[in-house]
Amino acid sequence: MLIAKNISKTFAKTNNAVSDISLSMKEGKIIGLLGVNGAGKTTTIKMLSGLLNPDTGHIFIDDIELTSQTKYLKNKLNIIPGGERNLYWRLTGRENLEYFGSLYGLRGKKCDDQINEILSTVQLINAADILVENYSKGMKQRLQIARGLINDPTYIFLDEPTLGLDILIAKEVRQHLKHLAVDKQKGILLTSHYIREVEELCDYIYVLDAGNIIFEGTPTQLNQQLTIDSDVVSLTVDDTTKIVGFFKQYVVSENELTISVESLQATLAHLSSENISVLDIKITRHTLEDSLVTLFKETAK
Ligand SMILES: Nc1ncnc2c1ncn2[C@@H]1O[C@H](COP(=O)(O)OP(=O)(O)OP(=O)(O)O)[C@@H](O)[C@H]1O
Repeated sequence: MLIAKNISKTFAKTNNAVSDISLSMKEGKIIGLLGVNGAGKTTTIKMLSGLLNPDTGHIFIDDIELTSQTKYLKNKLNIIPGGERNLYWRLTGRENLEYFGSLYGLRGKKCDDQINEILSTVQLINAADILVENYSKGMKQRLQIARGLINDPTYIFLDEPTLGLDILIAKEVRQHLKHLAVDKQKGILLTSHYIREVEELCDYIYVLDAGNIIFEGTPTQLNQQLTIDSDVVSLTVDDTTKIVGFFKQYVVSENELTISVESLQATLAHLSSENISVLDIKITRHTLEDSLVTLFKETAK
């Protein structure tokens, strides 16, 4: 388990980029770190992955303090940047991994075996000996993931893993991340501005605002905690004239009746008793995005 306790970071000329936050990561789970631009997500990732020392607070991995920077800890962590940065385009995928492996002291047969296994995990084994400049965007992002796996880390940090990728490639990358958590038991922390991605992948989320955690919990808990309207049902009926008066509290327009989902059963019973036919039913569910917007608005008050 990775545990950060009361960590803070202040840069010269900025207020606290990260202010006394605590969070944890578990093997096999995907954690989402959300927040608007400048909320402190990247700074947090850099501290958790050992790239930046916190000004205050402590980070422990299996009860060992991260600042001790032992080889054991170095091999427990890796960070995967989004986009195409830090790959060598004039080398093949395999040569890239050999280079990054050498930075962790990997060489010889052990290195070859590890690289073959990782290339199979990210489904690049058949493209291993092609120059990276000839890779598609999705292949480059999968090579980034492979690079992040080279030291067989237990905890992986991803900053915007699907930024700029088309929907098919983004889906492919998400499937790889899920596979790494579920099948390979990696602990993953990702930042993303794509709320649907967070909803699909994350077991638990932390929401940052101006360096503070303003919410932590599951995506479902975020939806439940906020006092936003419940899901909404729109009923298309054959005759609204008979129902005006009965449903003052609901919105009626044209032949459409909009009600909250809790009142669906009572409403259908009433419509049936009035011999009003329901022609169509549409349910609009509140999304995590709605909840986050509400959360940011409430915090700004
Ligand atoms: N190296 C630095 N020097 C000075 N200020 C910095 C540095 N890195 C980050 N900051 C500041 O710290 C705050 C948090 O930045 P950070 O990059 O962590 O936010 P973020 O949530 O990742 O934002 P984004 O979504 O835009 O990437 C911002 O005010 C930023 O300007």
